[in-house]
Amino acid sequence: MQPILKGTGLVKRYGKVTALDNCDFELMPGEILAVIGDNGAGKSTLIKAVSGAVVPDAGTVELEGKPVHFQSPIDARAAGIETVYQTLAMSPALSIADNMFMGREIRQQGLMGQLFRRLDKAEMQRIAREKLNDLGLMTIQNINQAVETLSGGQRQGVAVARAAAFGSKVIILDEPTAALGVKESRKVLELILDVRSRGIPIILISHNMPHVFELADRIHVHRLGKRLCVIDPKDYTMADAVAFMTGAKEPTAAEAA
Ligand SMILES: Nc1ncnc2c1ncn2[C@@H]1O[C@H](COP(=O)(O)OP(=O)(O)OP(=O)(O)O)[C@@H](O)[C@H]1O
Repeated sequence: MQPILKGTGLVKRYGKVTALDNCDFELMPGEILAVIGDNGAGKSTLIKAVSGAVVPDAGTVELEGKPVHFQSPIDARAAGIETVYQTLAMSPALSIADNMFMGREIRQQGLMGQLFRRLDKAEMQRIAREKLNDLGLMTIQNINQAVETLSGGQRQGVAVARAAAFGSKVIILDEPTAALGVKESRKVLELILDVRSRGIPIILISHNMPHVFELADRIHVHRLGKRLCVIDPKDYTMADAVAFMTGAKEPTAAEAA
């Protein structure tokens, strides 16, 4: 099977720091791939390199087997890759619907839209309601409600729903449950599984081992700027994963990436 998203020999340096050191990466169709690693291992830099937020100094990125050269996250979004960052890029004072369509507003048909750039609010609200409904997020009663009135979990839900609504090929989630309580985390985890059941592959960066082991089909272990190994959570314990991450344990030749 061909990876949907693939990075080969990725390098990214920040001055003297090598954040990505000849790193390989593969996301397979339909899977949840967790990316784990110690602080500063280069996980964020890796996902930024495959989603246009940083341009690698060397290496190649392929989407569905074709080379891509994203110069910005906008390029990656246009290609169907959506990223939800730890710091949610949302405007608290705007409504759920407005936030979902931020940067890709729908204009009215005809002259009003083309000439006066008038927004088609009704259509955006309809689609927002439909998307949230699809993902079982209709506990959010009023899509015209300002995002600042939502709980942390609901906000994260809207961010994931937005990614799922527009990320036709790949969704990247950076620590989606980091700031959430137990109940809210649970909802977001269910939402992630729901997105996968729609066939959209997900890259999940997380420090939360129970969440990683619950959700991931495969785990990419990142250490010192590169992929150390990829493990199947069914064959390893959380302690094994942490040992790989921290360097307490080295992969065998068969396990190594
Ligand atoms: N914009 C930047 N400028 C300078 N150095 C950077 C920049 N971004 C990342 N780095 C450095 O690159 C290395 C990898 O950072 P990165 O954020 O990718 O790690 P991470 O694995 O995501 O860490 P964490 O789990 O703490 O978020 C670190 O040493 C970091 O200080």
